[in-house]
Order: sequence, then structure tokens, then C-alpha cells
Amino acid sequence: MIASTPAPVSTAQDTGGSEAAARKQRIRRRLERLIGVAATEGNELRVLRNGDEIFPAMLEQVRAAEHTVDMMTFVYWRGEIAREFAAALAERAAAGIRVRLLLDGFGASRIEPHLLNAMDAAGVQVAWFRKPLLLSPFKQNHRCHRKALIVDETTAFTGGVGIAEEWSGDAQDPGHWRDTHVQVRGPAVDGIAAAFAQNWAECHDVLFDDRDRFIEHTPRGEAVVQVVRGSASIGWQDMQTLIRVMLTTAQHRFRLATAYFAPDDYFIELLCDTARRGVQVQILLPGPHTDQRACQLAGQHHYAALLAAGVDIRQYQPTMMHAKIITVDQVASLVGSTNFNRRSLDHDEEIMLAVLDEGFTATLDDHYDQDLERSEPIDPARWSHRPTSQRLRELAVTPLRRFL
Ligand SMILES: O=P(O)(O)OC[C@H](O)CO
Repeated sequence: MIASTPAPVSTAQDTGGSEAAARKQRIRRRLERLIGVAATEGNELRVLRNGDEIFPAMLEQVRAAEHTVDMMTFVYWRGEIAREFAAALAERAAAGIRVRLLLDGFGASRIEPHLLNAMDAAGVQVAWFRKPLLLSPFKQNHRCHRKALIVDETTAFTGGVGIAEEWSGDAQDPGHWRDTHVQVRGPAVDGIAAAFAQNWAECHDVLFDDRDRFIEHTPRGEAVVQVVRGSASIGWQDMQTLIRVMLTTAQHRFRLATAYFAPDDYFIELLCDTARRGVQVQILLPGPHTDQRACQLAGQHHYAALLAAGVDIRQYQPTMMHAKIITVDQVASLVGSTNFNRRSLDHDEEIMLAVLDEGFTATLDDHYDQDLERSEPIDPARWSHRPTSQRLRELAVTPLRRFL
């Protein structure tokens, strides 16, 4: 079925306060009841766009830490920023602060050994999540894809960023990727800390010690935030529920930006259904610059069905689009580590903030608008005449789809 004309997205001015409040409450109650994790009030959020904003904010907090630093990352590759983080973590550990660093055994395997040695010598507790060669093939496929930094139990960060030179800069060219991270203050910090603790517990004997203060959080802002954890498992998991709720609850507009778009047929059909019932569905994906061409081809296999349903697909031109963002109806947003692919929805450990806040969502929507200006739409007529060679490449990755 071809989509009807999308319902117009109301502007901030004509979105009455009561209507926005009702939308937020509807999403909040669905998420709380279906995921079983309470949202918290009183959070202060700061959107950080690209390495130029993300890394100084994170490093500033690390360097000012007085009690504890907990950091987990999927990617820890190379470059000046990798050295800066190692030096900052080592300096705090040498000063007597408890510093814990959790690295994914696959994603962070390119870390420079001398950085590990320096951190170890300074007293940083480094743990590896499921080093591939030590595991069964089943466990190897389930990675810790979460990105989180928690400092002194009061400030936390999560989002899409990896620790590598690719994320430095301001998305100004293909060597500097586009990404979004969030700084959190308030009670939602606990949820991010719990995500760290969940994975740390698998890799280390000591879950907490007398340096953990378990503080009471005071309200810092107005944002309502639910911290949702995806966990590697067989069967339906919370990350799928989260995105399913956002898609089925959207009334006017559902926006997605993702680095890796290769969902299963269920989520393709759900995107199509959402567009067919009149919601404006926009998808922003990497274009000519992607570090995982097989994943891009797996997603492109579904473009024709999505376009036929009325989904608007754009490809980001200047560099790799690595942000993982969803906004719904100007009132709700998701931001965190979760891509729109089977790795994130079926296989890996993930963390996502579900934020119910118009101001925060407006900032993400504003950034999305700016990203759209640097993107090219996929034209349905031209896509239907794409070369046979492209179609064959899409088919060639079919056996890999469940792992992408
Ligand atoms: O898996 P992500 O989204 O953290 O991205 C990491 C790199 O792209 C791996 O190639």
C-alpha cells in the first residue's frame, strides 16, 4: 500500500503544552510498563555534537574526578585522542582515584599496547569483555557495544562515540566522523552506572568497593529520562521493545539517524507500517563514506519496500554518519549506542537514553535538519533503475545479514 500524505508536523509554537505533556506521558507509561524500568525526573542533559564538543567535555570531567571514574567503550583504536584518554585515566589513577576501564575484546583490539601498559602501571583497572579467542563461537558474536563514562557518580556520558582519531574534529571531511553524545547530570546517571556495572561484573570479581558512595541525586534539570539496556540474548529484548514503542506511538514524525541500517524483516515492515498510517518517517544513513559496506548493502536491499511505503531515505555526504538518534513528534528522543541493525537489536550489549523533553528533542531535531542539508535523498524512480551490479552486491551479502 502506498502511504497517504503524512500528517503535518506541528511547530513548537502550535504544539500546546498540554498536548506535548500528553504525548510524553503516553510514551513514558508505555516504556515503563513494557520495559519495567522507571523513568527518572530532574535530569540535566547536554547534547554534544562531534569530537570537538564531545571529547573536551569528557576529558574535563575525567581530569576533575575526585572519587571514581568508570568508562566502557566498544572502539578504542589509535590517534592523539586515544593517547589523551589513556593519559587522563592514568593520571587520575596515579592520584589515588579508582579508575576502571572496560574494553570490548573485539572492538578495542586495536588499542596500542603501550597505552595499556601505562594505564596498568598507573593503577587503572582494565578489564576485557569477551576476548574472542577465549570464547565459544556463540559468545564471540555477542559484543559489549555500550559507550559510557561515569565520573564521581554525578556525571555520565553516553552516545555513539568511539575513542579513535576518526571521531575527532567536527565532521569536516571523511577522516572525521559525524556523531552525537550526551552529558547527563541527575538521577539518570544511576542507570548508566548500572549498565557499566552489569558488564563489569562479568569481567571482574569486584563489583563495588568502599570508594562507591551511592549518593542521593538532587534534581539538576527538567528532563525525564529512562535508561534502557539491551543485552545479548536469544529472543526478544528490551532494545527491540524500546524502538517498537517509539515507532508504534509516533503520530506525526519518526526520525532515525544511524550508522548501520540492516534490521530484520520485522522492523522493516514496522517502518513501512508507520509510514503507511500517515507518520512522516525519515531515515538518515551514511552515503559514500561508510566503514562497513556489507552492512550498507544489506540495508539497501530494503530501500525499495521502504520507498514504496513512503519512507524518506537520505544519505549523508560529507563523512561517515555515526550518530544513533531517534526523535518522535518533537517530544521524545533516543540517543545512545544502538544502531538500527541486527547486531544492536539482537546480539550486543547496548545502552540507550529514552528522553522525554521538548528542548532536548528540539536540539536533536535542529542538528538533524542541518544534517539533512548535507544529505542526498534516495529517489524512488532512480533507485528502481539501479544497476544490476548493485542488485547483485545486495544479494551477495544475504548470508551475512543476521550478523550485521
Ligand atoms: O559499532 P559502532 O557503531 O560503535 O561503530 C564502530 C565502528 O564503526 C566499527 O567499524
